Amino acid sequence: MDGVVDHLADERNKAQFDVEEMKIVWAGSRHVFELSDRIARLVASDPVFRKDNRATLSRKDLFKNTLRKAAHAWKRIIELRLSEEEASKLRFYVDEAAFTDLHWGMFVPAIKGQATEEQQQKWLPLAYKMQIIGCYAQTELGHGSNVQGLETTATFDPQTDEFDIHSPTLTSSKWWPGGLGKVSTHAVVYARLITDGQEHGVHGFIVQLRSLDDHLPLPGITIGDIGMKFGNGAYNTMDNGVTRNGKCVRSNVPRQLIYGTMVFVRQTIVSDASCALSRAVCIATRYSAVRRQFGSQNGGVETQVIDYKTQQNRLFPLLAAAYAFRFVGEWLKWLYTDVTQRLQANDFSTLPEAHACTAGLKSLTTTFTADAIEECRKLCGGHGYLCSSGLPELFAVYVPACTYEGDNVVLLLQVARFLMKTVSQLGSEKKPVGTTAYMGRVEHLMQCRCSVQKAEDWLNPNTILEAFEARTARMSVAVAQKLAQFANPEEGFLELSPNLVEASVAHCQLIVVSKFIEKLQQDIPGKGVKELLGMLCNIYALNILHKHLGDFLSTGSITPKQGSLANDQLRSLYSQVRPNAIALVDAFNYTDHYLGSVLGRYDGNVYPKLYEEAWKDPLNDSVVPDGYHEYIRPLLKNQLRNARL
Ligand SMILES: CC/C=C\C/C=C\C/C=C\C/C=C\CCCCC(=O)SCCNC(=O)CCNC(=O)[C@H](O)C(C)(C)COP(=O)(O)OP(=O)(O)OC[C@H]1O[C@@H](n2cnc3c(N)ncnc32)[C@H](O)[C@@H]1OP(=O)(O)O
Ligand SMILES: Cc1cc2nc3c(=O)[nH]c(=O)nc-3n(C[C@H](O)[C@H](O)[C@H](O)COP(=O)(O)OP(=O)(O)OC[C@H]3O[C@@H](n4cnc5c(N)ncnc54)[C@H](O)[C@@H]3O)c2cc1C
Repeated sequence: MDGVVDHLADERNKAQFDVEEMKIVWAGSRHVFELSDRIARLVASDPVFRKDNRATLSRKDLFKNTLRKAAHAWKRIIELRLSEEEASKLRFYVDEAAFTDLHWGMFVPAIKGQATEEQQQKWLPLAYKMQIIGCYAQTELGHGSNVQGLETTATFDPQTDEFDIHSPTLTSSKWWPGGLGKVSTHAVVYARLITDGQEHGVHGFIVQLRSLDDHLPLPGITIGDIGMKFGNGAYNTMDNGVTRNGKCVRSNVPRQLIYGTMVFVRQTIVSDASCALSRAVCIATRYSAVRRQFGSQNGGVETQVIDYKTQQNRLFPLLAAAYAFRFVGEWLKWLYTDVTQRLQANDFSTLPEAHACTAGLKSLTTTFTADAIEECRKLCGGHGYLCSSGLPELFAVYVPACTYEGDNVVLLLQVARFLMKTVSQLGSEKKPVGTTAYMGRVEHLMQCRCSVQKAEDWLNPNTILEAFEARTARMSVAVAQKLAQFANPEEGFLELSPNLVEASVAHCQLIVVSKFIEKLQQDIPGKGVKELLGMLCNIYALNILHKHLGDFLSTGSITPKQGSLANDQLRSLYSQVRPNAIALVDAFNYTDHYLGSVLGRYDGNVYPKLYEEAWKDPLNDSVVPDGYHEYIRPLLKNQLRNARL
C-alpha cells in the first residue's frame, strides 16, 4: 500500500484482534499461508494472467485466452520447479475454469483411486507431465444423477483383448465432461461392462480420444463442445464436451473405488465453497464500509451502509458461514484421508459415513454459497450488478456447483438413506458413531428441554449443540416413524422425500456447527482471535436457528421465547463483530487480482476506479456508436415517416 491512500484505514484500525494470526488460522498453517501468499503475488504480477477483460471477449477469444493462460501456467510451473502444492495454488489463483481443473481434479484422482498398479505406472507419469490431457466422462445426455442408468457399454472382445466402447443411442452420448469438447486427449469413460454376454455394472475405462500427433479424434469417435453456458465469460472458458463411441484400454476395479473418486471430489468442493463464499463476502463487506447512504446531520457525512442493522443481518451470517465452511472443509479433508487409508487396506467400513458427509456437506455448502454470492451482489446495490464488481461472474461460475458432482437434492436423499438406516439400527448392537454418535442419546434428545432463560445463555456451546441435536434427532425419528407406516419402504421414501431432505439439511447443519465448536476447543494463538471466532460460530449457529425456527419450534427443541432471545443475542453479536468486519475479511489475504472486483479493492478507492473501468468498455471506443447512421439518425430526423408521406 506504499504511496496509496487507504480509504479503509480507519476500519482497519478498529480491529480488536491480531489479523496476522487470523490469516494463519484461515490458511490452516503458517506454511500454507506463506506459500499461498507468495504464489498469489506471483500470479497477480504476471500480465498473462490478467482477467479483467473476460466479460467482453467472444467465446472463441475467451477460450483461446484460457488455453494461453493454461500453457503459460504450466511453463511457469516447470521454470520455477514448483511443487505439486505450489502448482495447485498457482492454478487456484489464476482463477479461470479450464480443462486443467478436470485433468488434475478428476482424471488424475480417478486413475490414482481406481486403476491397478500396472495401469497407474503407465498413465500417471504421462498425466503428471501433461503429455496426455484427461477428463472425466461419466454423465450422458440421458443420465447424470442415475449412474446405474448410464447406457454406454464396454464389451470385452477376447479375440483382440480389447474393450469396445459403444454409445448405442443419442442419449448415451457423453455430454458435459469438462475438457472433453476441444482439449482432452484421453478420458476416464464410465460404461456398463459386458463380458461373455454378461453385464457387470458401471466401470471406468481409460480411452484415448484424440491423436497425439494432430489432435484429430480417433476413428469412430465424434467430439465437440456442447455450446454456450450461463453467463457471459464465466464458465464459458471451459469446453464441456459431447462424444460418441470409441475403443479403449481396460480397467477392473471394485465399485467402491469408483465411489472413492466422487467422495474425493465432493470433499474438495466443500473446501472450495469457503473460498468462493469468502471472496463474495470480502467484496460486499469492504464495499459496505465504503458506501454511504442517508443519515447525514447538518451536512455531515452520511451513514456507512455497513452500520445498518439490516445490512449486518444479511452480511455477517455470510461472513460467519465462510469461516464455518473453512473449518468443516478442513475436517472433511481429514475424514477423506482416513477413509482412503482404510480403503487401501480393504476396509470399507467407514465409506458409508464418508459418503453421507461428503454428499451432504457438498450439497449444504454449495447451495448456501451460491445463494450467498447473489445476496452479496444485492448487498452492493446497483454497482453489484456491474461486471466490474466481480460478483456476476463469480455467481455464474459458481452456481453449477449445485448441480455438478451430484445434484444437491439427489445428494441430500443419499444422506437421508444413511440417516434412516442409522435410526432403524438404534437399540441394536450397532451403535451410531462419528457424526451420528448423537443419535446414541436419542432417548434424552427426544425429551430434553432447552435451558435458555436470557439472551446470553445462547452463548453456551453446549446449549447450542443440544438444541441442534434435539432438532435433528426429532426430525429424523418423526420421518422414520412415518416411513414405517408404508408397506413398501421405497414408495414411502419417495412420498416423504421433502421431509427426508429437511432432516438431512438439519443433520448437515449440525455437523458444521459441531465442527466449528470443536475448532474452538483447539489452542488458537493471537490476541482476540479465538474470541472473534467464537462470535462467528455463535452467529453461524443462531442465524440458522432463526432461519429454521419452524423446525426448532415444531419439534419442541426450543420455545418461542427462546427463539426470540436467540434473535436478541444475534443483534448483540452483530454489534460486537462490526468493528472487526474489515479485518475479518482482510484475514482471507486475497490480492486485488484474485478478488477481481472494483468494489472489493483493498484500498477502498471505489468511485474513481469504477469510473475508470467504465471507460474501458469497448462500447466506449467511439463517442458515436456503430449503428447511429443506420438506426438512430433516421429516427431523430423522422426520415422514415417523411418517406412514407
Ligand atoms: C470450478 C470448479 C470448482 C471447484 C471444484 C474443486 C475441485 C474439483 C475439481 C474439478 C472440478 C471441476 C469441475 C466440476 C466437475 C464436475 C464433474 C462431475 O460432475 S462428474 C459427474 C458426477 N456425477 C455424479 O455425482 C452423479 C450423482 N449420482 C451418484 O452419485 C450416484 O449414482 C447416486 C445418486 C448416489 C446413486 O444412487 P443409488 O441409490 O442408485 O446408488 P447406487 O446403487 O449407485 O449405490 C448403492 C449403494 O452405494 C452407496 N453409494 C452411492 N454413492 C456412493 C459414494 N460416492 N460413496 C460411497 N457409497 C456410495 C449408496 O449409499 C448405497 O449404499 P447402501 O444403501 O446400499 O448401503
Ligand atoms: C458446469 C458443469 C460441469 C460438469 N462437468 C462434468 C464432468 O466433467 N464430467 C461428467 O461426467 N459430468 C459433468 N457434469 C454433469 C453433472 O455431473 C450432472 O449434470 C449432475 O450430476 C446432475 O445430473 P443430471 O444433469 O442428470 O440432473 P437430473 O438428475 O436430470 O436432475 C434434474 C432434476 O431432477 C431432480 N431429480 C433427479 N433425480 C431425482 C430423485 N431421485 N429424486 C428427486 N429428485 C430427483 C433433481 O433434483 C433436479 O432438480 C457437469 C455439469 C455441469 C453443469
